[in-house]
Amino acid sequence: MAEHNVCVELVRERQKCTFEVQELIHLIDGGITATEERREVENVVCTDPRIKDVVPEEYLSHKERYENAIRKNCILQEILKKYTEKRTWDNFRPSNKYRISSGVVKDISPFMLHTGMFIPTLVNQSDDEQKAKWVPKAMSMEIIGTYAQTELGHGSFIRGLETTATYDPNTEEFVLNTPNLTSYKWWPGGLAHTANHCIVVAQLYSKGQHYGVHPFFVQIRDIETHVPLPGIKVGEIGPKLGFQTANNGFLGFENFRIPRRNMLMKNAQVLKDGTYIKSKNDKLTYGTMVFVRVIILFDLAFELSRAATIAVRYSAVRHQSQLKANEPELQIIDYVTQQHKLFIGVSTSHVFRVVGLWLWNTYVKVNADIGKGNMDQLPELHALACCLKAVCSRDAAARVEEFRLACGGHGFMTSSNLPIINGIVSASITYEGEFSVLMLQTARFLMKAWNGVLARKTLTPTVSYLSKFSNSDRVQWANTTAGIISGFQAAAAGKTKEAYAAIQSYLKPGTDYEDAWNSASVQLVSASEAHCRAILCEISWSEMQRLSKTVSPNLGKVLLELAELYLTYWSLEKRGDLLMYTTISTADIAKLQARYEELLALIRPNAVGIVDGFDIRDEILNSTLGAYDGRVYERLMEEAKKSPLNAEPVNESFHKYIKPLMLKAKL
Ligand SMILES: CCCCCCCCCCCCCCCCCCCC(=O)SCCNC(=O)CCNC(=O)[C@H](O)C(C)(C)COP(=O)(O)OP(=O)(O)OC[C@H]1O[C@@H](n2cnc3c(N)ncnc32)[C@H](O)[C@@H]1OP(=O)(O)O
Ligand SMILES: Cc1cc2nc3c(=O)[nH]c(=O)nc-3n(C[C@H](O)[C@H](O)[C@H](O)COP(=O)(O)OP(=O)(O)OC[C@H]3O[C@@H](n4cnc5c(N)ncnc54)[C@H](O)[C@@H]3O)c2cc1C
Repeated sequence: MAEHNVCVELVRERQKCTFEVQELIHLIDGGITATEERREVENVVCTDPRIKDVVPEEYLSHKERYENAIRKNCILQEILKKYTEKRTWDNFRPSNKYRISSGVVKDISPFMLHTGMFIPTLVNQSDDEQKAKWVPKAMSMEIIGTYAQTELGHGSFIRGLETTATYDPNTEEFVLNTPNLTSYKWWPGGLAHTANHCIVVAQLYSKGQHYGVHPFFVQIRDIETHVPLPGIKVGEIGPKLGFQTANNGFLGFENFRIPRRNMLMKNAQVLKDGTYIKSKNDKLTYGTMVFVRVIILFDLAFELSRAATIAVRYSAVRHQSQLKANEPELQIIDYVTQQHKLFIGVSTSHVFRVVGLWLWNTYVKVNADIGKGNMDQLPELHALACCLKAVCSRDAAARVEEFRLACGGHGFMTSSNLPIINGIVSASITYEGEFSVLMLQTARFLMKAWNGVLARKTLTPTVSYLSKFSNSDRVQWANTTAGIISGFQAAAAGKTKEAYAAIQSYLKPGTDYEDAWNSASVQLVSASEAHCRAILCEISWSEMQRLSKTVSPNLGKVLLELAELYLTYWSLEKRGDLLMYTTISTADIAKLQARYEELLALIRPNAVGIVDGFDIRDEILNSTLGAYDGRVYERLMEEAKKSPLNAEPVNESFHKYIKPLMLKAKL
């Protein structure tokens, strides 16, 4: 990137950096070629004049904003298609495609559900014949789809969905119906005015029998005219906290008929005469959700890297207050409280990326086994995906909010982009499985694992530590990274044991297990969180250690500092748990605190270099505060001038309302 016009603070910060930023960029991308390909396509997209907005999107009306998002995303699809035809893009990862979408619209693409859930469901839940028919059309965007599962009355409890698909053997069709107001599909992204097809999750009935929820491939609009088909009631659900351009919709069916072969039949089937063939495992219907929970970690890592880049660069540019009399005002990044706000968010982005890759590899392996008929590891994968999605989304939202606060008043400006990123990340705590609901799924797995501990069974890998820490009351503490990881495992084992005991204590004669479960559920969520933190610490440390050995010593040192900061930060945050479940002393905690402050100081000179290592183009960052050149104040003023209110010196409301009010006051 050109160094001219860069503010003096950022020039100095970049000179201070002790490692090669390019090396970090390649590490994050997965190699030099991957970086080159990502940059090439980002360059083509971001410099296309059709992508640039004259009026920033936040000034547009709700309707205009959607139309603009569609226009620009269609250009993006066109460019990507042209490029993928021209080249093989071996290293062009799906995550890079997703990154580029932020350079096209600031908020969410109305096509996100097409790529993120419609295509994955077709790929994973259709039989071969169905796949051959639908997937190429969906990939080329000949048809546009979404994933319609949630209803007005039910989101978490999928078994409670009310939309019905009743098989009619006379015509070999399913008849879809929305029996009540609460059975309307509600929320699917792109459903309102973008998609012409969707996956509908509905209760299957055949030969008078109920077979539970199944996915169906449903055309909802005419391909030529886009008019909703007869029997389809579809529309938009209205403005939200964020996701303004996601085009979330509602959908109702009135005796809407689809062919029998539109039920996705990889797992379960309905034969021509209405005979139902059961799936090997009915939870395979939930497969797309597992996939998305896994890839959400990459999304969170990316959004955190954007927010981190904005807040760290801004903190290097911004000067405020004097630490010592008669000395210049400090760069706010030199206040240690500011470093405390910033650096954990930077390190968390790296942690989520490496743990995300580990989870992705686990997913690929388990999915391959499922393909061969072996479901043994599905419960463990489900438990992992649930708690990691839940905890990481909540942590990411907390970190983005902290980044926003770290930018003071300017962080509150939409033009900083932190409020939009905040909305995007906050939504992920709820969608694809609400936080507590997912944490309780992991808790189910932990309770079963504890039964295994009591029965002296061999546990699956991610919970094997439970056996190790099941007997000792307080585990021996050591002020090392290995000691911290053991400490987190001891806390998770202790909390799992207590939640298990709490259920038993609530199980008085006459009490159902489910009621005892509900009474103990605060402790169950706490056990799930502790288990998840143990995993985040163990995997991130081992992965960052491994990666540090593949790069130059200078970069390796920085990676280990970031990883150790993460472990130390969370040890201090969870000191209460460590005091309960390990022999940690107040002196040990003081040492951890001192090491934490040492790590902040070690990371400080490299802070700008580390966020430069995320290599996020200004167009993808979309921020007045975070641009590469650091021209914060100029950009804030330039953006303010774009306000339509500044187009005229006196707004007509003065003559209409304010002046009459003033005149009345005179009387
Ligand atoms: C390298 C690749 C890089 C790619 C990077 C690309 C980056 C791009 C990022 C793009 C991001 C994409 C974003 C997409 C945007 C998504 C937008 C949002 C979309 C949605 O929200 S769709 C709707 C989602 N809805 C939910 O998630 C609902 C949540 N509810 C449930 O999942 C279930 O109902 C629940 C809560 C699990 C309960 O189900 P239920 O049937 O009641 O089950 P039980 O509680 O009775 O449990 C029974 C038994 O089954 C087990 N179980 C449950 N679920 C599963 C599962 N999914 N898999 C396996 N097993 C499961 C459960 O544990 C129980 O087991 P037991 O043995 O204990 O009996
Ligand atoms: C931005 C956004 C995009 C979305 N996109 C889509 C989409 O494309 N397609 C789609 O199908 N859906 C989509 N959704 C819907 C989303 O998946 C659901 O909102 C989510 O699964 C939560 O369900 P719910 O809204 O019914 O919440 P509820 O389940 O009603 O949750 C409300 C409260 O009840 C609690 N609760 C519920 N059940 C339990 C329980 N068993 N134990 C303890 N507490 C419980 C929850 O913890 C929460 O505090 C989207 C949602 C959002 C916000």
